[in-house]
Amino acid sequence: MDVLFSEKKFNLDGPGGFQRYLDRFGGWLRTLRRLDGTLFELGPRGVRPAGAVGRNTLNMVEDLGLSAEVLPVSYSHVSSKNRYLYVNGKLHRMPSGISEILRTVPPFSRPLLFSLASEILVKRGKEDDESIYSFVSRRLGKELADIAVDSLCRGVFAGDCRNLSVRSCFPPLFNAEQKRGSLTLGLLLGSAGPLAQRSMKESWAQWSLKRGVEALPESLSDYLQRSGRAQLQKEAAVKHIQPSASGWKVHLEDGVISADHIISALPAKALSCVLPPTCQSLIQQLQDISSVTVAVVNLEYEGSVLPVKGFGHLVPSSEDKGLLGVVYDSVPFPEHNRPSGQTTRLTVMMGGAWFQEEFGAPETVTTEHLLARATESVSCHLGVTSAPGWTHVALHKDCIPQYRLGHFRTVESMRSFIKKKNLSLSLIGSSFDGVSVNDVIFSGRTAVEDLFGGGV
Ligand SMILES: Cc1cc2nc3c(=O)[nH]c(=O)nc-3n(C[C@H](O)[C@H](O)[C@H](O)COP(=O)(O)OP(=O)(O)OC[C@H]3O[C@@H](n4cnc5c(N)ncnc54)[C@H](O)[C@@H]3O)c2cc1C
Ligand SMILES: C=Cc1c2[nH]c(c1C)Cc1[nH]c(c(CCC(=O)O)c1C)Cc1[nH]c(c(C)c1CCC(=O)O)Cc1[nH]c(c(C)c1C=C)C2
Repeated sequence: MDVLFSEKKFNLDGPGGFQRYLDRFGGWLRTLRRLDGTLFELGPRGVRPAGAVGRNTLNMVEDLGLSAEVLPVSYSHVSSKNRYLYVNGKLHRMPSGISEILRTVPPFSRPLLFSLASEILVKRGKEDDESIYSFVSRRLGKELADIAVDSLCRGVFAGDCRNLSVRSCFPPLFNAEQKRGSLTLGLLLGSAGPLAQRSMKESWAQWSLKRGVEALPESLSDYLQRSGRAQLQKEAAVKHIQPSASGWKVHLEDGVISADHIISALPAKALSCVLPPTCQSLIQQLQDISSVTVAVVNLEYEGSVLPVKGFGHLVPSSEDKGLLGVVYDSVPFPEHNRPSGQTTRLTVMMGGAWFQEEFGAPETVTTEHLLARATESVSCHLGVTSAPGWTHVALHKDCIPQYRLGHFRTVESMRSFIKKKNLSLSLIGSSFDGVSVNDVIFSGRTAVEDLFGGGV
């Protein structure tokens, strides 16, 4: 067994577990590269090319000279067509396509078309925000909310749809109801460079890179270093920041940096710990943005062990609270498999909003326990009887922020505090305007454009 940390119990330090990873750039984008050429993703494993935010990332990939490194997965690929739900002890393919929404497809008790047709008659909600669960059960029925939407929120936010905000987690859904189908401006904007155009022409559903997703922050930092226009500091935890006549003094463990403006990509809690006491109301609001912990277990099996082909399967909380889902990594990205011989790579994700309830405090959970739970689930859900030949267990403390009801108001209020107090501070990163890789890259670009104007 290969474990990320040598201790049996995880020893987590600091918000976001950041101290452990300060020797590298990339945050949760982390690829484990084994000497024999096999790759395992510990964080995101695929990026979506769609929309303005997706095109923006592809433009950056192209600017970094990574176009030839891209591993695209098209919509016609089996991993895009097949996603599964594990319900009542069985795998069910999620319905897609016209014929499947016309029929009753288990685990659902009536054709999805019924839900979609009756949705048209549902009146617009009156609240300025609503939980995802309430929104979907009101418009599409309780069954869809309990099974499909519960699972979807676990597979994106590792969160509970009963507590997550529809307005902040799925803005297009909320806006569609408010504006009767009008597309948000952001989805229409965003120019497409040659790589983004290729992604549209070839109908990519997601992409990765030959050297894994972490090749993106690696190339970005190499590019910035080579350009000579940026100074990058690794192993330099920000301890606190203080307003100064010209902007800020940023205090590190072993030095101080002067800054006229700070674009902070720190997780909300980490930022709240370094702000000066004069920002008390901002500190309080940052602390209100909670995050969940996810255990990520990578498994490698000899041979082709999967009974089905697809992206993976999700497990609704009614089936198993602690087990969020299993990604069948070998299917979308066989290029990352061991070059010699047939193997199957899987990733089991556990915990999220249910971590404490199911596993106890992250500090006390053992790698053995997480590994046993993951391998038992693979054997029970997928009928894999052999033991994995290689395993890796990682505990990502506070890795996915939870946009709870009213999140939009908190973010608005933080930005208006910053404006009112004339603070030269921009808030970017996953705590505020979207958790996907595309969202956080786009939020950085938007902040820079706000400072220097468009065309950056
Ligand atoms: C298991 C998992 C799977 C995911 N899968 C996908 C996916 O398939 N597709 C997708 O689009 N997204 C996915 N995501 C989401 C996405 O990866 C993250 O939301 C995104 O990477 C967050 O980026 P960030 O830069 O905002 O934050 P982070 O990655 O958290 O980066 C914050 C950085 O700040 C540093 N830091 C913290 N405090 C300090 C301090 N005081 N001083 C200096 N540095 C500090 C940290 O060390 C870290 O490097 C996944 C996330 C996880 C955890
Ligand atoms: C089981 C847990 C998780 C899996 N992935 C994530 C978690 C918490 C994290 C994650 N997955 C996606 C995103 C980005 C969303 C975006 O806007 O691009 C994040 C933060 C992508 C994603 N994964 C699934 C869906 C439906 C999406 C949304 C975008 C898309 O349609 O591609 C489903 C899914 N995730 C996991 C599994 C096992 C699974 C389904 C079979 C793992």
